[in-house]
Amino acid sequence: MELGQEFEERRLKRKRKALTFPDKWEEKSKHLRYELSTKENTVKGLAAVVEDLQMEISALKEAKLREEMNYKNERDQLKLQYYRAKLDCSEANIRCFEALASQPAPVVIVKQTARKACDAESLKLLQEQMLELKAENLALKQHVQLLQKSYATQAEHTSMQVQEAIKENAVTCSKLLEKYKREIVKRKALHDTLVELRGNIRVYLRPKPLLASEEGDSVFAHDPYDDTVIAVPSKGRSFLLEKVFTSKASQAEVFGEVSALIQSVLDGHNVCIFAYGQTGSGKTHTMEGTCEDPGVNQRALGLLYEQTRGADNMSYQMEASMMEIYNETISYTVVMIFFYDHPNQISRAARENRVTASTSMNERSSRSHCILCVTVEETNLVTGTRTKGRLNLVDLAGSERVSKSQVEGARLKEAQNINRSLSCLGDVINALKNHHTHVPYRNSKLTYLLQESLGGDSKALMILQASSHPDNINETLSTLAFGQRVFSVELNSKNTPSSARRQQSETPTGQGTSGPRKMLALNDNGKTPTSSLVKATSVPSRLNAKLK
Ligand SMILES: Nc1ncnc2c1ncn2[C@@H]1O[C@H](COP(=O)(O)OP(=O)(O)OP(=O)(O)O)[C@@H](O)[C@H]1O
Repeated sequence: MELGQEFEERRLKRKRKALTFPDKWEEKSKHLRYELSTKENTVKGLAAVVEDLQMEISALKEAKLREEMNYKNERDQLKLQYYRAKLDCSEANIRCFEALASQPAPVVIVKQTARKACDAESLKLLQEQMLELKAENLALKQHVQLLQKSYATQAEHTSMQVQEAIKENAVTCSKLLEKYKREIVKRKALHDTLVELRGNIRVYLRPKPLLASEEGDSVFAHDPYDDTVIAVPSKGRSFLLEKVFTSKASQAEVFGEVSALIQSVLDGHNVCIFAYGQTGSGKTHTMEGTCEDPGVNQRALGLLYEQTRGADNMSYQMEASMMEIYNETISYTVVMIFFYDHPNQISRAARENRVTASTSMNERSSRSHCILCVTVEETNLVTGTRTKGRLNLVDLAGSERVSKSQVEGARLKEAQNINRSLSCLGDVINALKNHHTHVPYRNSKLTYLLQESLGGDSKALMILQASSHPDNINETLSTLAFGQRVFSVELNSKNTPSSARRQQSETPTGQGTSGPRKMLALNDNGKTPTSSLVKATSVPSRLNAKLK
């Protein structure tokens, strides 16, 4: 009895500890964010000081320019005075000479004496004026020199001050930047731990770039040092996700971030990758891509193909089925059993058969949810151990605001069905998040088909697709809000259906298989045959009955 109690207490303690971890990280993360914002304010303050100093310098420069102009004016006026005085003198001389010249001849002695007296007088006057002018000139020169000197020292002093301030600023900025980077690394580590603690659901964002024909600026602001946050500055919102791609991210770059998940299918995990977003936001581009630049589907099949080909002592059976949910019915299903020849045929077949239509938002809009499901069963030929994993690649139909896309008739019905099933997906996620005892998987075909990938120990990745165009800002925000909600879901909640995917039976080779796998036969050497068999069938009746 006591032992049982002790055991129970320990279990509760462990549980409590596990529950407080995310809170702690969340708390620390919040604290770090607060610290970062304080630092950012300091940087802003310093930038304002630099701006002030720059303004002071330009004011000083202006004052200096004004003084120089004044000095020039004064000098020019002095010159003018000097030349005027000189002119006056010479005019007086001329008048003197003229007066002397007009006197009669006999009085030569008188004339000469008067002229001499006049000459001596004006010369004396001139000399005096000259001396005065020279003194004035000298004083002015000295004054100007003094002014120049003081300006130079003042300018030198100010520029030194500015340089020092700039240097100090640069040091502070680089220190802050270093600290910021360190904090980002720490925050990322905390964030990763949080993701681990939260469960196996990841949310990435891939913004669609503005096309050449689109006008305006992108609504997104990326943090160059942190690829887990995205801001929509015009709405004052920012979102924390697991990974934010830039709109320039290539198909290969996107696949690089999801390939590890796909590989875990070979370890027996159930993996579900789905593209979610407004119509025309690039879901099909990400999942299917083009023949020249394929998306996740084709690259995933290629990766599985590469990984399973020629593995020693292992045999692989792969099954792929393609399901399309159109207007709440599974309108088209291809079941393919393929081995090693043409895995790419699958995505091509899917692309060619998908229901598409033209809406005002997208010329070739996919009006159905498309699910490519690949199961991989690995048999260890030495031990006979089997592992089975399933990969669901889901290209969701695009959500749209009916009022904005202006669809009517059959297109309106399609849009309503799409929006309803996406809202059911939201309800399921909400129920999982809030640990409801009932999770409404059966409310739509989509959630019903995906229920195993949204529960238990499966790994799910949602690639949010969002337009960068200002016209779509409301849809972009609701996509991000949806993603943020998904990000906080614990997939391994006790209320989700138990997973049956990680099947590690000790059944010997060839035994214990059922259903379509019975059609598969191993070669003598234990490898699967190399021919490819692509079969289009209707929905298996058992599945159809369940779905109805
Ligand atoms: N990352 C990208 N780079 C360049 N072009 C892109 C990108 N993403 C999407 N596009 C282009 O935008 C258009 C719409 O994309 P797409 O059809 O993939 O959208 P969607 O979300 O699947 O739409 P719907 O839900 O209506 O089917 C296509 O012409 C596509 O080539």
